[in-house]
Amino acid sequence: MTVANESQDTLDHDPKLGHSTLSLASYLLFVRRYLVIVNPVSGQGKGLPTFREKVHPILMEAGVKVELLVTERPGHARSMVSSSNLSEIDGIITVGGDGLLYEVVNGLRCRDDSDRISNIPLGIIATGSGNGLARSVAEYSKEDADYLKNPVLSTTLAAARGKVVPVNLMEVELDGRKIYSFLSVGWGLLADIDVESEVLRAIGESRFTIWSFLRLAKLRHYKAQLSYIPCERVSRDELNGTSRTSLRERDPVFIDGEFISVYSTCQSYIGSDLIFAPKAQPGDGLIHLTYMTKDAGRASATQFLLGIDKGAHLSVSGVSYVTVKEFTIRCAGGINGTITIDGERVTGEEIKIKISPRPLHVFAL
Ligand SMILES: Nc1ncnc2c1ncn2[C@@H]1O[C@H](COP(=O)(O)OP(=O)(O)OP(=O)(O)O)[C@@H](O)[C@H]1O
Repeated sequence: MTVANESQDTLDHDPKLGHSTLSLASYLLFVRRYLVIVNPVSGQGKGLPTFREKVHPILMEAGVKVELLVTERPGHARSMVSSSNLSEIDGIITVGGDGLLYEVVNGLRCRDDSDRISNIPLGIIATGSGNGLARSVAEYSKEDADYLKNPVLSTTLAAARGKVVPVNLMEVELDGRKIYSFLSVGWGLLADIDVESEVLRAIGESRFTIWSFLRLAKLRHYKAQLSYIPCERVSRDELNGTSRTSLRERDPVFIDGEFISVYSTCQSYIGSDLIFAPKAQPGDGLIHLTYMTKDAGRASATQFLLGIDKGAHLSVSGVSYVTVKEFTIRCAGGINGTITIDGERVTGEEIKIKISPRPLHVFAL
């Protein structure tokens, strides 16, 4: 692996050991090694200085040895993670946004030894423009307020501390290909806006607002079959004072129709400020699916878009919201309109999404 070794002797500073009198042998037993992958162009392009000035000093204090990879191009992180020897690595930290983590997750899951290696703890130092998973994880661990004050510090402390939570992951089958998604799978209105507004990237976040108005003015409908298996978490009994829950499936639903939007997530936040599924819980095994058919009309589509930043979109009339175990979108000859998986554009005739039986393990405070 062509990574720079940023390790440093931290014996005198290791808070886990508390003092510097332990033998080197016992110190080595405790030391953790993290592969840190920095996307230097994420967000405002400050990933590398942020890592060096704010992240690395805290990791060193915590006794973490760092192997550093600074990406040089799209796909670099994925190819390194899918082919490198990770047997000495105790965690992988991304310094960037959801796009960088998407590469790492898919790189890990396509390895021959993925059964063993994909349990490796993942950390996200939020320096991207899209940080949906970092924000969701902060919310799951009730660290929202600290995260909002200082996302880099909050996510770095989580990685340094080393405690992990299981986090939902979706397995997507797209015309026989397998892709992993930890955030969202969308088709139609929202996905169109996300991808098409790229041409206005230079103007920042307001590109979404401008493109939303354009798309609402010329509302499109796309034909397809949507099928899903509704599923909900129900409480079972009280055992030893611990309340237990289990998943209850219902009969499958099939809709052959024209859709304005189908959008799903398995986290609470799909972007730094976009709360799409307020009830999502870490590792709850549920996909939060929304859809609007043609009958919903422009007024509902507008309310839907306006409501997302407050989580009010789910109760808009004409918007169907259901928690599911899996769902499929199918259209012979190819699904029209944009499909996105964690913001990445894909095309195909059939896309099937289900919760992976193997969740991610993400550092959380
Ligand atoms: N060195 C690089 N140069 C150009 N692109 C890169 C580089 N490293 C990674 N990428 C790509 O940059 C994309 C965005 O990365 P990331 O999610 O870290 O940042 P972001 O600012 O949140 O992203 P976005 O531009 O999607 O808002 C990813 O798809 C990744 O493949």
